[in-house]
Amino acid sequence: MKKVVKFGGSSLADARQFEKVGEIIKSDPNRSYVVPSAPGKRFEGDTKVTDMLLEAYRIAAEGSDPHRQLMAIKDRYQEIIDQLNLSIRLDEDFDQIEESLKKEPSLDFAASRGEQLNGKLMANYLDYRFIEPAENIFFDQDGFLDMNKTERVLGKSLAGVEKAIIPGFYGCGFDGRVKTFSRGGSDVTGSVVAAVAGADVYENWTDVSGFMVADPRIIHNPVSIDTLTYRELRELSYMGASVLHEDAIFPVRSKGIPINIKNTNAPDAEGTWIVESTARKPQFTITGIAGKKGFCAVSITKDLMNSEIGFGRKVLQSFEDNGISFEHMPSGIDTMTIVVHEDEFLHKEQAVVSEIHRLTRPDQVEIESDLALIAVVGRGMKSMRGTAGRIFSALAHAHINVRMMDQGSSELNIIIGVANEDFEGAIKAIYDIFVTINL
Ligand SMILES: Nc1ncnc2c1ncn2[C@@H]1O[C@H](COP(=O)(O)OP(=O)(O)O)[C@@H](O)[C@H]1O
Ligand SMILES: N[C@@H](CC(=O)OP(=O)(O)O)C(=O)O
Repeated sequence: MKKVVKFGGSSLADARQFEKVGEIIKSDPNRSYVVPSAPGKRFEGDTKVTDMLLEAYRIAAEGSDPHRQLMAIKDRYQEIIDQLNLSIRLDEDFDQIEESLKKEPSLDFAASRGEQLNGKLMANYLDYRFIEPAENIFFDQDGFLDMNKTERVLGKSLAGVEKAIIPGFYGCGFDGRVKTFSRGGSDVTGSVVAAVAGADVYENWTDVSGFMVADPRIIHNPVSIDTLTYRELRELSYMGASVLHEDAIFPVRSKGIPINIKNTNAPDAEGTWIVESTARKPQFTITGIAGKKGFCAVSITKDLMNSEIGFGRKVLQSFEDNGISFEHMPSGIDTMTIVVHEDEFLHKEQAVVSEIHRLTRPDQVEIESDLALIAVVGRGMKSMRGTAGRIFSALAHAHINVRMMDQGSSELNIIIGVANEDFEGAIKAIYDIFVTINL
């Protein structure tokens, strides 16, 4: 039995958290490969080390001296070193980081140091082998994970090594320089290591007892989900359930390795199992709710558009030509709506609209901004009638106007668009109608 264990920043924020992590690792000899994040927030309002590093980069990039900022980061590590009586010294590391930031500031290099240094501390604390991600995890020409090369090189490095630390969040870009995943990407590293090592389970340790039906920052004390499928997880994490990075699923899924989300502060709780498929019935009609703010809906109206061959393609081409990906595309007989991310779209909106006019000669193009999308996800939904109706009635009761709705043909999810300001209220209303009243 081999386990790969990833600890998030909240699990490694200070010396006390390091001790908890050490106890968890030592309590199970199968926990062979450990993927740490950078130290996270120690208390409400604290700053993650990754954010401190990004600030140091910003200072250096504008030509100012990042020394003071870097020393504040060093102090955070030094406190852990002192309290745990570790033998490691980080003076040389910080001299090199400072030199590199002053000479040629690189955002990815700066951001990645949080994980690298934490990995060195952990290796020292646990007496594990340190494996450098920049020499073992690779990105391709398009900036995506190069799993073939990673499998070959990391596979060789792990062969015969029983206990190792592999820092999360970064690897080697196609140009040979340090490159990070997007924020929260240590979850992806953990998944990569689990896949390459052929682990039996990928344990992802965080600060909550599993994946919850809804974001605990919106719903007070939500119910935890005992079992989720990979597909449900993908829908929920893509739509903002930040407990796991949206791409973390892919490496383990290809090998059928289950993910177990666990709580460093309550290690005995079973947490959530994420599996390929399960005979376990979900506790409620829905498995989970997640969502994000900041979308725009572009609605194109034209009489008889349904009989105009190629109309949809031309509309989508207007977005593609401007480098904008779309999220959803609900349509009626004479209207079609394209939902896009506001931050991608806003600075190009007029170019897109004029191209739509040029290519399709519509009657009208309307843009609605400040939309939030909410995904209601569940493998149990397809066998239940009236799920969409219940959502509508719950939202109507809460006086929330539904701006858009899109039901995936897989019947695994229903996407609802509401005004940004109704986001939290809508999640509460949906949670109550499916979960609270059934407790
Ligand atoms: N559905 C959800 N279930 C559990 N946690 C969620 C959910 N949606 C959002 N979260 C948030 O995700 C956080 C854990 O993710 P993150 O902060 O990235 O942790 P870590 O530092 O361990 O990587 C939780 O503290 C919680 O606030
Ligand atoms: N430290 C990085 C990567 C990461 O995955 O962190 P965490 O495990 O704390 O979400 C970040 O803040 O984005």
